[in-house]
Amino acid sequence: MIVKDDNCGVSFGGGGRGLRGFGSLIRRKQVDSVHNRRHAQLARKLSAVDLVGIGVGATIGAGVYILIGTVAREQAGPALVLSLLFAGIAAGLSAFCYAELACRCPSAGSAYHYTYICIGEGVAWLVGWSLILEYTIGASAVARGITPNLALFFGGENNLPSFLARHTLPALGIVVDPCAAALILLVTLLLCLGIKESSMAQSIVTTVNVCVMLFIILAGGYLGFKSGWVGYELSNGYFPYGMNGIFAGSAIVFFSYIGFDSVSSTAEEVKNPQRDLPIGISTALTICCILYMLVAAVIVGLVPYYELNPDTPISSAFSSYGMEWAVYIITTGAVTALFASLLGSVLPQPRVFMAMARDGLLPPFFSDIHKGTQIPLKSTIVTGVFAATLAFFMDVSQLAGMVSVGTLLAFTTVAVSVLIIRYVPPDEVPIPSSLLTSVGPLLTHSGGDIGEDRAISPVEQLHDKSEALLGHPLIIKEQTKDEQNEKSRRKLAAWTIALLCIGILVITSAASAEWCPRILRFTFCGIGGILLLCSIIILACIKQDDTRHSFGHSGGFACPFVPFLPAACILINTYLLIDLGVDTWLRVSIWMWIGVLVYVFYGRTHSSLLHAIYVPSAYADEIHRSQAIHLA
Ligand SMILES: NC(=[NH2+])NCCC[C@H](N)C(=O)O
Repeated sequence: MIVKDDNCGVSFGGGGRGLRGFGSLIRRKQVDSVHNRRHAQLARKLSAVDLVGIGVGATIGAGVYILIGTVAREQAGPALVLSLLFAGIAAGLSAFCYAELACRCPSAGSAYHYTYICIGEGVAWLVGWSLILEYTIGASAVARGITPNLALFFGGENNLPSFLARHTLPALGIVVDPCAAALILLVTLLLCLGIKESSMAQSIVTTVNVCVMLFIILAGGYLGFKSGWVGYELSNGYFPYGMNGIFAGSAIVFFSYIGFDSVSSTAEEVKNPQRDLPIGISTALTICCILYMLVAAVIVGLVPYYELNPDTPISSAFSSYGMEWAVYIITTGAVTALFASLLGSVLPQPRVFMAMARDGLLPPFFSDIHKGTQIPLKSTIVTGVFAATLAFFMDVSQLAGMVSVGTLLAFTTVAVSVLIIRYVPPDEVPIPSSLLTSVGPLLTHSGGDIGEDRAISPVEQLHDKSEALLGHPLIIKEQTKDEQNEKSRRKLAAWTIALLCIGILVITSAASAEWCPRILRFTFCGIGGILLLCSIIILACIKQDDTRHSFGHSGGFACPFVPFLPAACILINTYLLIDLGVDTWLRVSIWMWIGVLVYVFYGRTHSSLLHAIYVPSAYADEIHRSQAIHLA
């Protein structure tokens, strides 16, 4: 049988008989996998403007309406604006990585899909599994946050109609929230109508929200110029907590930039993904960053940072100027922002489920596409019902850290994936056994000396055909010196990327291990720093894979400053991940262990790549051609 295992360190091909046990964890799928194309595709209806609407809507939320008050008071002071700028730059690094992968691998599944192509099935499964934390648990948390804001329009939570008000169930000791559940079901209903309809609803809600933010900036600016801005002392009045405070603030407000990644999960529904995905992601992030900084500048200019209300910083600032009516406008902004953020959380989840089901890691039920609406209807309904049930019964706010783990893990693996796809892109073409029946008849047996009467199965035909090709003396001769050099380059690059990740893990762990003796922390930071520096230098000197997978020429977006930019991105996201604290990590590890069990008992044995035969890329064309003819 043929399993070409000259994978140079990372590109370990081989599913099927070649890789058993742990091998399944490192099998990678092809960018444009044959089995992906076999599935029904989603409707391509989104334009760049729709993507900007989805991105801005999913990103603006509680972060800017609530979080900035506490960060200004306790971490950054008036330099909150700088915290927001630094967090925006950090998020921008991830956005660059997403933009490149979104147009190189434009299929639903976002970070899960990229990781499967670049790193392997095991990590991809964990990323997909942790995205459930980000999207489904995130949606429940956002929905619970809407109720108190909505209640303000009714004059307080006590005046909410009883079918919407929160009730305590004394027998179970829990507070149920029908309003949160109803909102999630409403969003699910919208999403079931179709992607164009959902994106239109998202754009309308987001426009209202952006108008409210412009109102805050303009009306606040007017108030400031009319009655005078708060005077801070020039020396340390603007930086009361120094640079440390600014960075600590950045780590917290980074949350307010989460959400732009939702755009990449719609890749399969975009009319011109290569052009529109990078535009959508970068424009959405830029708009959010500018709006956030202006809102922050106005708020700390209107009210001294130490007097800001930690729960309602913006509306309280306007109330303090006697503009009570503005509270309603700002609350409308908060409600629409949270609603859009909810939609942005529920939208990607079914698409990630669909991508996982297409790869066989989840039951095929999740990859069903509804003929009329051309959306993954069943998984949308499952996601909505599950998130609504969670929001109804549980106050998931304690799980907020878990939501960030999902996001940051995805951001980190996407940056690692950019390095891998640039230096060691997958070079095997996996053909799932399920497709071999269709390929089989097209392949003729090349041996000729096998007993005439023996029936040869399609799998055997492909094995034999490829074996014959691989073993052919001409092909062996073709292994030129260049190919050997290419192999060494790939091997060196693969090991260097691994060392870079280890270096970053050592630095970030040592930096946040406050319980550790200082000297030990310094030593480990030093070791990690040397590893990081050496690997960056080596990567900067190694040639990137610019032949088969050259990208710039094809008009797509290429992440600039590789390897520096993805390395910085991995460093920042790993630091934020480790900084989430032990409690969060304990909860996450329980979730991950459940994921491992699901993978071991279902995904591993149902993966589409399980019986895939890995054929070197040299034969890819022949197989793709026969595929195309046969499927046509
Ligand atoms: N997909 C998500 N993780 N959504 C949550 C987005 C949170 C949003 N950035 C906020 O400030 O509230």
